[in-house]
Amino acid sequence: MQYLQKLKQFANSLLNEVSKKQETKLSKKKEIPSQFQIWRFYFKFMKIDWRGFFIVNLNFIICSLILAYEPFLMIGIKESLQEQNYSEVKYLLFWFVACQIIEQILHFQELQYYFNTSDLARQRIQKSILEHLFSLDIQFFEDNKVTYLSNIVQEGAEQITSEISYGKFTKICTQYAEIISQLIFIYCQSTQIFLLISIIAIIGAIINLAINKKKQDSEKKTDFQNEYKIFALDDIITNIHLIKIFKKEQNEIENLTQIINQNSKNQNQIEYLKQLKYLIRNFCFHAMKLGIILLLVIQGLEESQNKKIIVNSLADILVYSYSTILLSKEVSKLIISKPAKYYHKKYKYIGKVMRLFQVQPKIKDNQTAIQNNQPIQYLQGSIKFENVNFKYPLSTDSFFKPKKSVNQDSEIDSDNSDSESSLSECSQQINSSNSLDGCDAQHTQDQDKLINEQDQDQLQRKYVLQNINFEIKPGQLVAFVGMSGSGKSTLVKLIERYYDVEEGVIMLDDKNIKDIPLNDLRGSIGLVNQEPSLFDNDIEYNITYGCQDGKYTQQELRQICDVSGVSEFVFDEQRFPEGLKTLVGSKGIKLSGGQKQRIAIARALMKKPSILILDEATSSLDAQSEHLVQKYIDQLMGYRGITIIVIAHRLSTIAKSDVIYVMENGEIKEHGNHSQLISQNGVYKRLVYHQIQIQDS
Ligand SMILES: Nc1ncnc2c1ncn2[C@@H]1O[C@H](COP(=O)(O)OP(=O)(O)OP(=O)(O)O)[C@@H](O)[C@H]1O
Repeated sequence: MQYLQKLKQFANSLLNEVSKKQETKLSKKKEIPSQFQIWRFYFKFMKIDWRGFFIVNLNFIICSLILAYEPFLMIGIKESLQEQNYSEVKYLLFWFVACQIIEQILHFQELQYYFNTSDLARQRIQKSILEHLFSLDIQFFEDNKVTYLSNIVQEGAEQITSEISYGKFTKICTQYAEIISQLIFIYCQSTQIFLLISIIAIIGAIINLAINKKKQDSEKKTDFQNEYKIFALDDIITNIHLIKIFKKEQNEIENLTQIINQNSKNQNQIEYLKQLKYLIRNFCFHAMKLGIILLLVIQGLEESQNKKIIVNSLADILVYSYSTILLSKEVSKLIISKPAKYYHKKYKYIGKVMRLFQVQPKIKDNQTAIQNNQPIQYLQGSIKFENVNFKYPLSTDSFFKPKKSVNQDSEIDSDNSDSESSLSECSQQINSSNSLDGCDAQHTQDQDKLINEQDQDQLQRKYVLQNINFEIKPGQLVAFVGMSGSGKSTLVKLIERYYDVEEGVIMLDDKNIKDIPLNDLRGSIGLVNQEPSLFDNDIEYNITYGCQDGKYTQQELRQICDVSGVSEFVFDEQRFPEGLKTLVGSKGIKLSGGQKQRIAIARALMKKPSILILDEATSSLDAQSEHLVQKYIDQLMGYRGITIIVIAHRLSTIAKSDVIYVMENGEIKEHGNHSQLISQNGVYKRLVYHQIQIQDS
């Protein structure tokens, strides 16, 4: 019996293993879409310009018919000349000129359409990608690098546009038609020359195919390395202050140089293969030329009556044989471009765009919320947590995250996946002797192991919040305090629905937050966090960004600047001569931490929220400014009944709160007002005692 059970377990684990491996293989394939998949994707998500599509393709067909007909017109002219039939010559010449004119007009029209439609298509694709990207959850942006995503938007749109050129398919058909018509023409002249050209073209195409395969492998490696390069550069430039303060410039330059050098080895190989292809093409051409001349001489000697025709056609044959060789390149390209073999650079981003569209937001309006969706209605501001337990979900939609090494024994923690460690792992892999062959092969093995690991990880993950129960009434000032990492900011993220709880319920105005339209929910909450982010624009833009409808009066703006402490520095003509129009620089680099926080507070107030969350928002303010903000908060509470949640380490900030919740290891340990908590002689009192001790010392 036991033996049978063991056997069943073993069979199950084997089945799991196989299905997971299949999933991995499928997901790898998904990155390299076929032409058919690209078109299907385009039909599904983008709008096709049927008029442009029809005109471009019709032009191609007419042009290819003209091209196929031209050699026969030329033969006709030549024969009529020989027969001295001048009226026929005139007639044929008229058609020849007409063909040339029609061809030029159609080409011109096609070019015009190409520019207009490709530009429009690019804009449309970019807009669709952005719309989809903005609909995704915050977790997706926490798991993926900004540089990488902006690359997908830009490069993806560009590459899809070039791949979905309306005349692409007809163009390929035209090329085939050209090759076939030329071969027919040559065949009509001489079967032997036709055979010679065909054999050399086929051999050339096969060699070309082999070289292209090798070239694509190198390009694949280069793509892989380029991604590391983007990450490395991104990480280094973002942390430039850190690098300078630790005097690591030289180390970083060396690291980067190593990555770039590795890349140049592959680039050289690609260049070498390109040259080789060119050499082979040239060799084939010369071999054909030589072969044709030899055949002509031999045939000329053997068949004197055919000699004239063949010799007269020599120039045509040479011209067409050359273009046939050039076109054989296109044929080989087409053979190589089988869907499964696509991994050319231009397909890389298309695959990523398609994968991006497969990622769907998990946090969205449910059916009840959709029915409730009316123009934004502000909430009253009561908040209730009932038996909430929460752990962060594992990321599954990471696009290019250099994975955690499977050999690493360290405990699985979200902090481990940070960019610095990942980057160093990658550069270590790149620098290792196996280089990217090893990196690539290991990537596949790692993926299999990672799928198993991720399942385990999610089960083993610790709860960040446990058994959270509390109720905040509208207009209350409530504070959350506790040691670093106790889960205070996580709690705020849950109120904003950046993450959804799976155990327990969060109620706002007695409604489950999952039933409130996201627009209403987020539109009613003002958030100021520890690291305020500002747009690279002027101060006024940054403050009024919070304005829901974009409408505000200068008086209103001035009032908010006064109460948030912005007026204190922004209207100082010596330091800020341009006042509210002062540019703040990238991420507000031209402002002090305190100034940035005051702007962020003003921005949140401009939103006229029902719930204001200050997550360490006043940590960079001096005591006087903090007092000023506090005064405004008191005013605001009385005036609009706004609910305020404050998270602060500096306990003096929260002493006046109606209720203080004390958190430890993801649990609420105590609650009450300041004096109640002091009398409890528990965690809060210890925290206050520690702070007083630190201040005294
Ligand atoms: N996006 C995330 N993914 C996974 N884990 C996270 C994420 N954000 C935070 N954590 C983890 O959740 C725990 C609680 O973090 P949180 O930021 O809520 O603490 P906190 O009490 O606000 O700390 P602090 O006072 O230092 O800001 C920490 O262990 C942290 O590592």
